[in-house]
Amino acid sequence: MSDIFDPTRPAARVDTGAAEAARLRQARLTKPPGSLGRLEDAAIALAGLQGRPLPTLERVWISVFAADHGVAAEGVSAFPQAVTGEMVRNFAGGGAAISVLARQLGATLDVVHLGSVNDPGAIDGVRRDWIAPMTANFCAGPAMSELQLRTALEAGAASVALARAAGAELFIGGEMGIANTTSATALACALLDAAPAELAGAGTGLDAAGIRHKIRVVERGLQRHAGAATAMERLRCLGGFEIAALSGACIAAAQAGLPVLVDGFIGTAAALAAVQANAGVRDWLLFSHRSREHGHARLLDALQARPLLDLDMRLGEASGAATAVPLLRLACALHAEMATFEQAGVSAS
Ligand SMILES: Cc1cc2ncn([C@H]3O[C@H](COP(=O)(O)O)[C@@H](O)[C@H]3O)c2cc1C
Ligand SMILES: O=C(O)c1cccnc1
Repeated sequence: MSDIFDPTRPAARVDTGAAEAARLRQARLTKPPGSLGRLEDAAIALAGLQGRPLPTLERVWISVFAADHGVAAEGVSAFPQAVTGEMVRNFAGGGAAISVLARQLGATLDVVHLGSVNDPGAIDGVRRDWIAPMTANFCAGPAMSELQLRTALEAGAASVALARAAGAELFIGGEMGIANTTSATALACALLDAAPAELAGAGTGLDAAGIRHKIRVVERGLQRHAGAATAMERLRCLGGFEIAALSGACIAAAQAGLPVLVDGFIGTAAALAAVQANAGVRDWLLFSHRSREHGHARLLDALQARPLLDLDMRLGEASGAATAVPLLRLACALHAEMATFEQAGVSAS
């Protein structure tokens, strides 16, 4: 594999032979065929992605990318921008939701700080991959320069390289960045050719007037960048460093043949940008949950994705994806450990 990250390089091929072997095994296990529903589908999908009939999920890697957004100056979040940098410290200190979930799963938590206005400086357990304190306000100009976009995409690819070196069997990407539901909404509108009123939601907790204001801000951004014609250009003009890192991670993981479990609204907007830029990436994406954020269902539809969970979560940080891991682990255990009709001496139909 080349060291230089090329987002256009095709994704790896899924091992259809391993998936077929897993499908045949499911049919022989001591249960009516199909009775474990989507747990069966999950095991079969993971077999194809991991290239072995008996997939496992012992080593799970979670990268959380943190960065601030210039569009926060428009007053589009219920929380102050300082929270982004404060949460970076909390991730490393073990007190954030994703810190708890990662510990419970025995997963690696890789915290990547790409830039924040309130800079906590060097922190143990945080990788600093500094781009700038924040993106530019997309109402005034492109959120990122070409170099910043490239650097952010590469930050995602670098996390995937670390995950692979650690022997990860599943990659999960998460994000932290005050105002990033506004950026993700703008990006999603551009990618889907949708109206902001269809996709904008409450984020951290805007009221109805706040959401109306957010819609107008997104409309201004879309007008400003109407000329952005490709997924990568839309990502550059409307996205964020952490969103681009998530897109880069999806692409790099797909190229390397590492399955990705996508999180919520922001993660799915990043994944859609990745798929529109490089169609084969879609094969490598599994979807964890349906976020409460208003526009998520529309993004999932566009990706023909049916997530495992619907728990009214709306946090981000990879929390929804982490919550789905135990289900996937159960799917793998059932698949590997259940007896076949033959082994158990149970009569088949
Ligand atoms: C304490 C705190 C922890 C968070 N962890 C994730 N988010 C989530 O909320 C933010 C997006 O919402 P909006 O666009 O409304 O600002 C992102 O940082 C996202 O990851 C958090 C938000 C807060 C306040
Ligand atoms: O679904 C998400 O990813 C989400 C929703 C609201 C706020 N932050 C993240």
